Order: sequence, then C-alpha cells, then structure tokens
Amino acid sequence: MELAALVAAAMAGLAGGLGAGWHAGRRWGREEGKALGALELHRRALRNGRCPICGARGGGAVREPGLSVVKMHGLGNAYVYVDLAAGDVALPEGVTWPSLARAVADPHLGIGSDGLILMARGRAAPAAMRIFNADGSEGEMCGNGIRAVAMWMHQRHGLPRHFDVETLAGLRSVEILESPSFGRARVRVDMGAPHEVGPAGSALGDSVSLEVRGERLEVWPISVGNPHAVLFVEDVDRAPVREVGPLIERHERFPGRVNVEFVQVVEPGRLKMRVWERGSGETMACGTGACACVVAAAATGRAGRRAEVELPGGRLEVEWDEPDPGHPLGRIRMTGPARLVMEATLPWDWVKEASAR
Ligand SMILES: N[C@@H](CCC[C@H](N)C(=O)O)C(=O)O
Repeated sequence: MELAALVAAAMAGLAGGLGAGWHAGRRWGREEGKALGALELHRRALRNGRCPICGARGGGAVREPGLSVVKMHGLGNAYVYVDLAAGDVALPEGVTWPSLARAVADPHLGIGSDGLILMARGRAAPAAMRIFNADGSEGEMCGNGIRAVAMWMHQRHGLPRHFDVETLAGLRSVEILESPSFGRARVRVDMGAPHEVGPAGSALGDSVSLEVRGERLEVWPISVGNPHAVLFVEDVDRAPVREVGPLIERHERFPGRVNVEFVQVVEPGRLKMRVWERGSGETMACGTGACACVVAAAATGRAGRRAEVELPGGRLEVEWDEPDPGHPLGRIRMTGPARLVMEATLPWDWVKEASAR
C-alpha cells in the first residue's frame, strides 16, 4: 500500500512538473513543492505518521520500499543519479555501484541511461560526484553529468549558485547561470586545464598515429581529467563512429581505454562532433569530449579558443582561456543545459536481481 502510494506520488509529481508540487491529485504550496518535490514532502509526512494528502500511513520510522533515484540529462547524455546527500544508502549484499550502473543503464530491463552518477556532500567542497559508465567502469569526470549535479544540489539542497564539486579528476567549480524552474538549468563549469596524454615529452597539439583496420589514423590524445582521442574528419555525419570508435577505445596505445571524438571543423568558431564514449558506446553528447575537441582544434590552428560545439543532442559553448601564471596551459570553461527527467524508486528486489545479472 505504501509502495503504491509512493509510486502514485512520484507519478503525480512528474505529471505536475514537480516544481508545482502536485501530489495525489492535489497541489502543495508552491514554495514547499519547489524546494522539496512532492515525493519528498510525502515521505516526510509519513515519518510523522500519516500523509495528510493521500492518507498513507508510515507509523513513525518508514522502511524505505526501495532505492530512490533520479534521471537527469545534459543534451541527451543521460544518467541515473543516486543522491547520497539526502542520506546514506546501504546497498544489499552483493550489489555494488558498478553492478547497479550496468543494471539501470539497460533500456529494456532497467531505466535506460549512459551510466550511474553518485552525488554527495564533499569533504573538501560542498558537493562531490562519482561517475560509472554503462559497463560499470568508473570515469574520472563527466562534463554533462556535473551540470546536472550542480542543478540538483542547488535546487534540491539549496547550495548557492556558485560552488565547487569534488571529482576523481580534482575540484571543479560550477556556476548556475539560469534556474528558471525545478529540473531545468543552464550551468557553466570551470573544467580546469587540459594536458597531453602522449608519450613523455609530447605537448598539447602533438598527434599520434595508430594502426586501425590496416589503416593509419592520426589522433590527438588530450586529457581534461579523463582521457580523449580526437580525430578530425571531413563529414562527421558519415564518420564510422560505431565501427572505429570501439577499436580506438581499446587500442593498445591506450591501456586505460579512451573516449573517442570525431570532429568536423565547420568554421573556426563552430565544430560538429560525435563521440564514442569509453564504457558507454555512442552517446548523444560528451561535455569533456567537447572540451578536448576545442583544445585539439585550437592547438593545431584549425579553430579559435572559443567555439560552439554541435553534438547530436544539442550545443555546448566552450572557451579555452589564454595561459596565465596560475594556469600555464589555460583553463577551459564549458556552458550548457541540465534537465531533470524523473524521480523514481527502484524496488530492492529489482536492485538485487538486476545487479546479479
Ligand atoms: N559523458 C561524459 C563522460 C563520461 C565518462 C567517460 N565515458 C569516461 O569513461 O571517461 C561527459 O559528458 O564528459
């Protein structure tokens, strides 16, 4: 009964756009709904006994019926998020974050996503995140994911517009530029400085030549916290992303595997890109990949340091600052949208079974 009420509350919240605070067919106070979301208000009411709107009883301590998750995306690069800032989660025995990432990513048996992202309060910063790809491998950073984390921590947990987020690639600073309604935002991220991932002594702008399918391909290996291999192509719509992408991802030259970007320079301020992501395959967008492309294009004189990157899911603005004494390689700033898709509860039985597959 309680699970049914929770699911109904989640669906009602979705139908009402959450920000409006709909629950069980009735509207909650706008401000309350905006700050907490209808499902969270329902949960809080259950903790005190009974939800005054739908009548469900919690009887004090509520046994959570499952794992609360959120799905958000940046330009169609979608992840399922677990909000550890709302409370610790004890996963059932045998379930790990990588196994859960594989389970939720499945479009038929799970939710469907490019992976899983954990959000939490940080030790050295107000927020922290970890990203797991659809195959369960862990990446150091996610440019589209961090914008969604910034939106969620600002809108749901009341963090200010500007704060730092801990990632495996180090601290990243985020700034909410627009937050017109719950679940929608435009965010700028200071992505730090790029660096080369070539052999010792190589510099940004140096390429490596790889043998792939009996052909020599020139790629630019660039790290923006996580590793990328950028290839310039004449026509990105015809690029062999799904054929060549996986071969470069696992090429012996990249023992830790690599994200692969195919980029067409349309004009010096406009790039078109498709990506084969390490651990997730072709996705609709990659924030770190877009930054790597702008660095590769600018470092080789193909484009300027400021460009709009057009991806299958939409556009990102990327600026690569001139070097300064504190940042001899220059900092990169990326700006783009974040959107909430849904809040849901995964039954514990599903979590156990799906993660064992
Ligand atoms: N989609 C992301 C990058 C996610 C991690 C990547 N697949 C890796 O393994 O490094 C982005 O928007 O940057």
